[in-house]
Amino acid sequence: MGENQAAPRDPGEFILSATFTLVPDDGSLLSLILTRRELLIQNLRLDPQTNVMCSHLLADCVGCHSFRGKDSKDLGGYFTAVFYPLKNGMTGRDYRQRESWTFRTEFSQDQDENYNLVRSWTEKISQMVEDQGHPISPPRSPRRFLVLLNPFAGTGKALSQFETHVMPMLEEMKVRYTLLVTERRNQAYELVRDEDLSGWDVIVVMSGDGLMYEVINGLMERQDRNVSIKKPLAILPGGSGNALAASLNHYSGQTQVTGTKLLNNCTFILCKGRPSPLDLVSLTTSSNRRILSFLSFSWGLISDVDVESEKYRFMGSVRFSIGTFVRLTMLRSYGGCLSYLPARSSSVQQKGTVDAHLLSAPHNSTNNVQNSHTDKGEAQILEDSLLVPLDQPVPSHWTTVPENQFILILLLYQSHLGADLYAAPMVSGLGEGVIQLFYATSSISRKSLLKLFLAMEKGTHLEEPIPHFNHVPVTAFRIEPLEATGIMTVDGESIPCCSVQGQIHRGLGRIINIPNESQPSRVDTSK
Ligand SMILES: Nc1ncnc2c1ncn2[C@@H]1O[C@H](COP(=O)(O)OP(=O)(O)OP(=O)(O)O)[C@@H](O)[C@H]1O
Repeated sequence: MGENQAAPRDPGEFILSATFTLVPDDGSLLSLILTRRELLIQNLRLDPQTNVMCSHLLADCVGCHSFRGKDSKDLGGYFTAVFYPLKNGMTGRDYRQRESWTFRTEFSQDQDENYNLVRSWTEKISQMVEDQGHPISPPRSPRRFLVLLNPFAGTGKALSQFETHVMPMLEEMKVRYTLLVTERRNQAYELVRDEDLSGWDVIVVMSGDGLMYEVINGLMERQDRNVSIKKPLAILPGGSGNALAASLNHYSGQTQVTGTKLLNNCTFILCKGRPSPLDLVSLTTSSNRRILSFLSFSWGLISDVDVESEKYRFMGSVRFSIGTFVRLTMLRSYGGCLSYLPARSSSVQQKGTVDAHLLSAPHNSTNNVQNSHTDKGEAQILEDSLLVPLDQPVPSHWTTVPENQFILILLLYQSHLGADLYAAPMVSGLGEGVIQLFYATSSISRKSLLKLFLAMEKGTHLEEPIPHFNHVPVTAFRIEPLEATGIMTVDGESIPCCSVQGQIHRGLGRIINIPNESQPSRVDTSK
């Protein structure tokens, strides 16, 4: 019981106190004290000198319930409380681990009295837990999740991990959910585009970043896109990259972890978090496609690695390291023109909380691109106020990079590019309204690139300048390849190489998040 020792409390803080035994019975007699913030447990049978009081934070509690003994001769009243506190793993990194406590009382010879006592405990604990958390919907109203799961994502274990790691927490939280296991590419895209989503409070994606890309772009294809794009989303890592999941884990103040540890942390965020503004980048291509992106756009080395390492998918996130080493031995450079709007220049436009983006059609600005070629005409359009059409030169206050041979161009709007790729340490939370542009020109050496990728795991790659590697915060960009060579990726999904431009839309979407209390929080003012 021993690691989270509590300092003595003022009895004035006590809401409930009573003695219980532990289930299964190990001979201990426990004093339980409930305060507004914690459940305190002390074993009264141990030496009071060495016998410390343990604190269990109610913010870490995902559920509790009371029950009677299985057999009618058992007069005891029972209750179970489940916590997911942060604990130190073998690697020295903290992650959330399940702790379930069951207590029994038989203070009376009347079974009902014993049961009523434990019921009053679970009711009070539940109330205090609600006060600690960030409920998605009004307190105590049932939450309904639609879970979209790609069984082939990553190493192919998403479904079994959902059953072992996610389902127990959802059930403890009494969340109602429907699990839809995708059978093919684009199924999730079509579902969110076409179906009535009003029965769901949150759309949960358990996969890599590719399935979230489908969901966001499906929402943007709907007639009611101005409402549907605000549908709260959530991510559970089931893929090999899991960049969005790793970023949210980071924003909530947790240490960088991968695999099922990251899954536990993200399930906790799903259960206890609240909808927060998610920046989306609207991309327009010369082939007249309009795409919404929540994570990254890339051309050159990083997208080559992403796509070429698909064949090592069974290895999980190691595939990116292997792919990087392979590509470093056969470096390619790509010719093109890179222009951008530095973040400073558009800070006036970016001030405030959440930008208004969706205007009612018709609107006569040349920068308004109809959301898609399948658009039914009367719905809303997403205005890209920072962009001019791709067939016109970029505005004169933009910057154009003098070099035109690149090894990599990366635009990233979250902190992580993969579960162990902390590529943008300057991003500390959601909704900052900035795109982080990184580019390496063809003069960069292999040694510098290797150093760059090795340092990226810890996010230390920007601590010292790397020749020919640049970082600029921007709000809009344009890439015009000299020839259509190489792979371009949006959120890790490949698109044909062509001219592309994009701009950030601050807080256009929403995602479930637990803001790090040490960071200034951004209030989601949108409905
Ligand atoms: N049942 C399915 N069968 C085949 N492809 C699917 C299925 N469900 C989804 N997809 C597609 O598979 C692609 C890869 O999915 P996703 O990116 O989520 O996983 P991943 O590639 O393993 O993860 P990561 O992007 O983190 O590396 C996506 O384009 C998605 O649309």
